[in-house]
Amino acid sequence: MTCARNFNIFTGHLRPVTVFLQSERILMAVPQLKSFRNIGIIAHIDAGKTTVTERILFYTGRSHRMGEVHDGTAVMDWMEQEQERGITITSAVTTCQWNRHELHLIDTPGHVDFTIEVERSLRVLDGAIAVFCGVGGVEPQSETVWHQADRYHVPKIAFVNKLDRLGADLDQVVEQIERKFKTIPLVLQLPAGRESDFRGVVDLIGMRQIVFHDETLGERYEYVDIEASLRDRALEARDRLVAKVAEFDDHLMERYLEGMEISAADLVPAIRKLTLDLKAVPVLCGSALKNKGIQPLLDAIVDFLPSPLDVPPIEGRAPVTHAVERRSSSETEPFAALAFKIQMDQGRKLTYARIYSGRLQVGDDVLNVSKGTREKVSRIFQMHANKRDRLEKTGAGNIVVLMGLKSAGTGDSLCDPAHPVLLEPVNVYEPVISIAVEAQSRADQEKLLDSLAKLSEEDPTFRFQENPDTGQTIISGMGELHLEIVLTRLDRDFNVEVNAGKPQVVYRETISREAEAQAVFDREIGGVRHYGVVDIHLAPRRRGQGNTTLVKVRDASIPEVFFPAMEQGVQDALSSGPQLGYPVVDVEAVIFGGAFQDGVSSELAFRVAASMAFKKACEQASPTLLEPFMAVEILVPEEFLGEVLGDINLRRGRVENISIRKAIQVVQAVVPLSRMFGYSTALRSATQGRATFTMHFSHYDVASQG
Ligand SMILES: Nc1nc2c(ncn2[C@@H]2O[C@H](COP(=O)(O)OP(=O)(O)OP(=O)(O)O)[C@@H](O)[C@H]2O)c(=O)[nH]1
Repeated sequence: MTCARNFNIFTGHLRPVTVFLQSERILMAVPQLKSFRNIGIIAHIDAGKTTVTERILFYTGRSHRMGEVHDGTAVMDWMEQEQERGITITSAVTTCQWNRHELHLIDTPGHVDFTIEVERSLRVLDGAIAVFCGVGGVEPQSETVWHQADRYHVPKIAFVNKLDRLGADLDQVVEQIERKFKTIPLVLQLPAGRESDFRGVVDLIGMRQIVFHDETLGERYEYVDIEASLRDRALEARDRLVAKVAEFDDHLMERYLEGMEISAADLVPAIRKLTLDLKAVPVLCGSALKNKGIQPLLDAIVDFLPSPLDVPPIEGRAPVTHAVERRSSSETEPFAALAFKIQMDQGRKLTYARIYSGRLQVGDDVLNVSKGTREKVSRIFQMHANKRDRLEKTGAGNIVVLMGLKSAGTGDSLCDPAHPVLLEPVNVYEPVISIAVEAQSRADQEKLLDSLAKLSEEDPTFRFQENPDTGQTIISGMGELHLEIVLTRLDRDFNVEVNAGKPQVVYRETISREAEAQAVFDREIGGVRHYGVVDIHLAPRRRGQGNTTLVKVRDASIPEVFFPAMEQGVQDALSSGPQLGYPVVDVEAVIFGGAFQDGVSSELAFRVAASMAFKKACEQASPTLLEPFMAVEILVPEEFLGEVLGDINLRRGRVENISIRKAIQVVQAVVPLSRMFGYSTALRSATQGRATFTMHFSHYDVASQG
């Protein structure tokens, strides 16, 4: 075997460099915490996340056959509907080894209807690979997921994929990353050749070219001298890279200015630091479909993305004292984990959990702090898409699946019962679209409700509710595709046949002016008198600002012990508005007075009085209905532009921008969701199938007429 090895500068591990053969991999090394990488793959739909992940699984030896999205064999897209539709619906978790590092990878969906999957993955991940299409560049959903990652302070590597495609342009994507994300892209590679001539990449850190052997599906690759035609460009690009990195490192800057050699050993730790500090983003490139550029991406995950030891301790609150508690990634700390995903598997509940601290063994009791329940862990699994390996024990830094936790839900904190801590839950999005469904037979009605309950347990953005007036069941979700998938699952996974109505948008309610009201609750319940009076002032807040509730009772007319009950009363009222029972948003509520009587006032009385006062004030504050608006981006050839713009107008949309990307016009518009139902069919027929569009939720605004 002709395999030379060199030293991985950052990790201190040996790594093969000349020709890499699968048989050499060390798969069974016991992982140390510093060698863990909990990484998500995020992107716009169709950028190639699943294709990248499938290559990762193949090259790391996790799967022995390369799966493809287009023929429905991708390991990570294991759901039947994912394989049929060629899209990722649910995030899949898998584990693989690279260079003695253990990678826990989550492949997330790109479609906006499944944003919750991205949100909950980012909540528990330490780093992310953002995949971009070399032609489409930074598309709207790429921006959404990038900002989601920023919100959780997740360091990122950018991978510009599809460089084999006509019109692919690395420089353009890098420029967009810099402009749209206001970050510093550190270009670590140059493409060798472009479009159909794309041959491999030039590694600017090691100043060598990487050639991938097609006959081994890219599994074998070698480092060669940079070809003559690329040498000058590579020297210039490396100089730019070194200058950028040196700006943040005085020692490097000194050496750079003195014209001294800056080696890979100098650059790698400096780039790692900038990445972990969220100051810069390493950019790599390739073509996953053509099997080029994936192994250097794996090296970059190891070199530049954080281990659990590199991220700050997780913060939570002690349940009783509310004191801030910090848990660092160590097995010697008490056990703390976050349940970030629930999956029902043949009636059994699988709880996906990120373990932040401590150890866990099969048979251990854990406290679900969010639910106040104590349950025994009956099994622990390391996941590989929908397959799993049993573990006897696990610990800090790992992402595993637990069985036996019947009460666990998405976002619940799981802890050592002796050391409870409540971690920040997962952000959940409110559904924007709903449809009425009814079981085709009476006998199936109960089964329908039972199945919907299971589906909503798995997916917190899916809700259902029985309408007592019509007897129908209303299901709500994030978009047409989301609900379409739910209907198919009802039929296939749960054997319930339903009739479904037309999609309706989910409205919100708000107020347009200030108002005050007083409510008195004075009633005898079970022989006991309950008395409370609440004065409330409501004021509208700016759109999208959310609600605030404040108790500012002057002259101590109500004792402080009743404040939480009054706040709860306002929360109750906010969940169902006075107009049509939709949630109320963007309202400031201030409880400024009321009355109390010793001996007869109770929490119940104040809770109900606050709720009644809120509703009364709301009715006097010009209540208004809000509807969801979507940000729509349409890519359309010039000759169909007029038609597309006219149609947007008819849909009461507002065109915000028109720009040119290569030969295509890019229209950005804001359109009420209610007018976007069935848009893909309409656009296809109006443009002979030559236009495409994406949309994501933008904001709620006053409902348009007509
Ligand atoms: N030409 C070319 N096509 C690619 C490349 N990578 C992926 N594709 C194709 O692009 C399509 C989308 O790829 P996926 O891997 O499913 O993309 P994704 O980002 O996972 O998509 P979702 O999971 O549905 O969001 C598939 O048809 C792939 O075969 C590439 O490097 N070059």
